[in-house]
Amino acid sequence: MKEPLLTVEGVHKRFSRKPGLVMRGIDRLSGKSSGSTVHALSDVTLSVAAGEVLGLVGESGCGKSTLGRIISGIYTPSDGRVLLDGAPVAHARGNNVEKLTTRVQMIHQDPFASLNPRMKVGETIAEGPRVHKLASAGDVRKRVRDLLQQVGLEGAYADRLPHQFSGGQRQRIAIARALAMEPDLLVLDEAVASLDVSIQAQVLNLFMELRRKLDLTAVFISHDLSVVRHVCDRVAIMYLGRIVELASARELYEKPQHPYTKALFASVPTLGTGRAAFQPIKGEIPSPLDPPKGCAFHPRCPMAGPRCKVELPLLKPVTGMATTVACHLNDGGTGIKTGSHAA
Ligand SMILES: Nc1ncnc2c1ncn2[C@@H]1O[C@H](COP(=O)(O)OP(=O)(O)OP(=O)(O)O)[C@@H](O)[C@H]1O
Repeated sequence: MKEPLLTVEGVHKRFSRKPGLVMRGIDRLSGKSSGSTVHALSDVTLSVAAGEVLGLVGESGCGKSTLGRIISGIYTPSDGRVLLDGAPVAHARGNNVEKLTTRVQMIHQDPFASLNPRMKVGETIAEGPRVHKLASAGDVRKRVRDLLQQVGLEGAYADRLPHQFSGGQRQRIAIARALAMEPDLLVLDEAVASLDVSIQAQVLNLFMELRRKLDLTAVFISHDLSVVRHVCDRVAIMYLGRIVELASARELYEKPQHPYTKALFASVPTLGTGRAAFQPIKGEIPSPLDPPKGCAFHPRCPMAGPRCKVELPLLKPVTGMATTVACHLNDGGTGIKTGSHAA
């Protein structure tokens, strides 16, 4: 395996909850006792090799976007570190984003919100290289036209405003803007989630084509396992701020290991495939203000045993596979054994 381009080591992210909503540990909304710290990410470790696309998948609120923003330098981790080619990524401090890394570019879900409505798309694409002095004015103009063509749009569209484009075209413009910075790493955060299914397929095909041509490295965030399948080499499944399974796309889709991953697959509608009917995952995602002890998935897990309630499972390799999984079923069973260090 190639040297990692991106290394995320033991990253935690905690947010303080707005004081008005919590009073002496009592949640005013639910009336339940809770902490005032949101544990958005806990001990996340992963790496991405140059030329690889890693998927981050999980239900809403599991920490995907927070991790994407930490990798992009937008958020600072509470603990742990993020390295690009072995060097720490510069993180924004307060409003000072000038030092923000340009080596990582993020593409967001809503291209309309992320494009300045009053700026011609050519200027939008040119802005980054101009501000960061990556090219001369003449070179930038030519590059804008080349980039528009690379994402399947006419060079002449550079003089149009964002509202003159469809959702899919706007996402192509967002991709061109990110590529204009010649980034080492792209972070795509639900980049096709707001598009119609047929347009999603076109944008995904474009991404695959650009990936091949430009040898792109990317972190691809999605809640949708069917989208990730065709795009990613490896996939990290996240639950309540932790990675619970990390596998090659092939192993994950052929032999998912974690009960949560299996539940995610079962919750995907499978029209016409002959697979069992779709079953939504039972129960609510627990609050990140007060995560359950032991395995955070145990309150919803059909396989949970006493050990799962008290002992946090760590990511460990599955025998005979490249997959790692954080589940006691992979590591001696879910019952508490005499001599176990669980307490
Ligand atoms: N700035 C913030 N302040 C406080 N809490 C936050 C902040 N950003 C995220 N969170 C919380 O951190 C947790 C993880 O959020 P995040 O947006 O990373 O999840 P996600 O998996 O990307 O979800 P979604 O798919 O809905 O965007 C959530 O409980 C969220 O409410």
